[in-house]
Amino acid sequence: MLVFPNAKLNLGLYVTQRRPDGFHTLESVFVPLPWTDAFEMLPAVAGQSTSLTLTGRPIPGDPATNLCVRAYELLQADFPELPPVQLYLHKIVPIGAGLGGGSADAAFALKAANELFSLNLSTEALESYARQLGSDCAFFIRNKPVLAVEKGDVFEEIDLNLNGVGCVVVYPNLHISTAEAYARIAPQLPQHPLRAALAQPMSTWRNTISNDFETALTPSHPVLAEIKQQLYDAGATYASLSGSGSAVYGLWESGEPAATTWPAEYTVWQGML
Ligand SMILES: C[C@@](CO)(OP(=O)(O)O)[C@H](O)COP(=O)(O)OP(=O)(O)OC[C@H]1O[C@@H](n2ccc(N)nc2=O)[C@H](O)[C@@H]1O
Ligand SMILES: Nc1ncnc2c1ncn2[C@@H]1O[C@H](COP(=O)(O)OP(=O)(O)O)[C@@H](O)[C@H]1O
Repeated sequence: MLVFPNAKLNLGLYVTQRRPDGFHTLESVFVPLPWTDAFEMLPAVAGQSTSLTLTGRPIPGDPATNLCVRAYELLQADFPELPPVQLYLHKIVPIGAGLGGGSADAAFALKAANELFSLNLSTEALESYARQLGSDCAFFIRNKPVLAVEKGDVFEEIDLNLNGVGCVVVYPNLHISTAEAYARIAPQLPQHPLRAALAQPMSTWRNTISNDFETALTPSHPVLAEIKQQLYDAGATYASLSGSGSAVYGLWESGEPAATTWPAEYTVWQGML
């Protein structure tokens, strides 16, 4: 089974409290971004154990702990009849970018195993497995725009139509660790609650919707502010850091981005949401 795990964007991100377990509560709208990896799951040849073949962008860390392997092993713990599998991951989405690429691979591995081996797991059951793999991971099970609360793993419906919105995502080849980014934040409640701010025209978002990580990370990484300014100079209606960075995106409610030259070491994605 071949699937295409997509990235996500955070539209607004407020870190509201530090929890006793060291994690944080947040308020953010998660939106699917059609920038994808390619992931394949096949039953292994008889006598072979589970394997992962990686191509594309190098992924730091031991392949045995790759999130798509961990996702399959999590299911195997509850369904011992699941056979060894051959996994192939062609990595395209930048890593440590605030785009949730690893979480997407894990969630799509859960969904692929559910279909390939007819486990008949409900959406809720898949979300529950996903939560054990990462705070962002459960979002990719339903994979539609939601208001995320708690650890970013509990979702409320939101009426948000981004059809026809143009998007440019710029990754400045800078890996930011999510844990380190959280450590720089002083949690507080947002000035403008996100649901109400998003209900206003996109042209107002620049003044009402922000990302706490952007405020916390920009002093040590001024390149984030430079990219954001370039996106506004190219006519973006709204621009922001995604998640804990380092990818910065611009949205165009109508019209096209003005031609912009980015440094050769950057990775840039452009398309419609
Ligand atoms: C910041 C966000 C916003 O969408 O996205 P990314 O920038 O990673 O894409 C997420 O909260 C990232 O979720 P995810 O990347 O799944 O994080 P996890 O693997 O669960 O946790 C990594 C580390 O981040 C911190 N963490 C994560 C989530 C959370 N609600 N509070 C935290 O404090 C913890 O230090 C944890 O050890
Ligand atoms: N399939 C995977 N794709 C990307 N990263 C992975 C994967 N499996 C494990 N990881 C680990 O997860 C970390 C963060 O991954 P990622 O989801 O891309 O971060 P972010 O959400 O901040 O963009 C990386 O440092 C990497 O070592």
